[in-house]
Amino acid sequence: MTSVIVTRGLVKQYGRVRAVDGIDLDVRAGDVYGFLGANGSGKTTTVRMLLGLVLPTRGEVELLGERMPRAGRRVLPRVGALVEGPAHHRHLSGAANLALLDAAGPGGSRRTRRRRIAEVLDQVGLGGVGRRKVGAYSLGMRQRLGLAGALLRRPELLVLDEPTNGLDPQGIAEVRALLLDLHRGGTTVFLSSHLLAEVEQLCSRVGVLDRGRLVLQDEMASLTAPTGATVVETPAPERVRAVLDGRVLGAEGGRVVVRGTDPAEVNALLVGAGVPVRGLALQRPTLEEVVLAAAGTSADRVERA
Ligand SMILES: Nc1ncnc2c1ncn2[C@@H]1O[C@H](COP(=O)(O)OP(=O)(O)OP(=O)(O)O)[C@@H](O)[C@H]1O
Repeated sequence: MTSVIVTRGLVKQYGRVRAVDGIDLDVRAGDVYGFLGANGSGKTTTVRMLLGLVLPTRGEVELLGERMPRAGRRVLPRVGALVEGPAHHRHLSGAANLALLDAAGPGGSRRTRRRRIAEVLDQVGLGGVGRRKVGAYSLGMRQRLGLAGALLRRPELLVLDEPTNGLDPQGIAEVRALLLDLHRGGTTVFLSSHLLAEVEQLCSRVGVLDRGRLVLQDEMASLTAPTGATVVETPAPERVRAVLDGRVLGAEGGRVVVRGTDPAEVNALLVGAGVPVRGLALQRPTLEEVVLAAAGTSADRVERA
């Protein structure tokens, strides 16, 4: 699998504050990578270093196989970026802002500009208001305009810092659908977030940042892989214990956790003994449990919703 973002021992020191403390990121082609961390854990600083907007104190960044910031002119036209609080000209329309942005950077062909602008405005749901002045946009609309700017060059990699900040639940759902759509079309997505649920719903790979350190990095499917136990839902937990003596790992209310990875086998034993069973499922840890285990109590500052 090709790596599209690699960092080695990346450090950023601001005076006494070590904002980023030796992280080794590995983002692969085709990932939707969730970079999860509480506010102040160093996400924005990392994203800025990836894009060459801030120089690392130590360590290396490779973007699409090339060293940053050295290869920025070659690499950045292939990368769409949205970094905290995108700046816009308030007295110009959304479309005019995108035209300026496209003209300012390398690689945006003038011939296709109008068409690309109309396309990305539609993609982010601003098709109807592209001619309105940005000063009249809500925070959510400005965030979408930032996202439209990131999409202008049809990038193969998107680097997004908190892309759903300022959006209402419907806007969040729309951005999520858009990102999944782009991903299906072949775009690799790297997004930072302080929201567990957002990362859980969207991402195939997760990195967890805790006070500047990368405490976890793995595929979502491995992190939430079955634990080797089966959860039985039953109105008669005591009878489950009686039948499966020795295999019961724990019980809480009507949920009994039983050793074994074959729910059908557990079901047959219980039903055979006349124990009522309402539900059976392989036990999997939630992302929240995994993050708490990796980051300890400081993960309490990662928000659930
Ligand atoms: N330019 C700077 N000068 C001094 N300290 C900074 C600077 N930028 C960031 N920091 C500090 O580095 C740490 C990490 O900040 P950063 O903005 O990267 O975190 P974050 O995870 O993106 O948080 P948030 O989601 O709140 O933006 C914080 O302690 C912050 O105060």
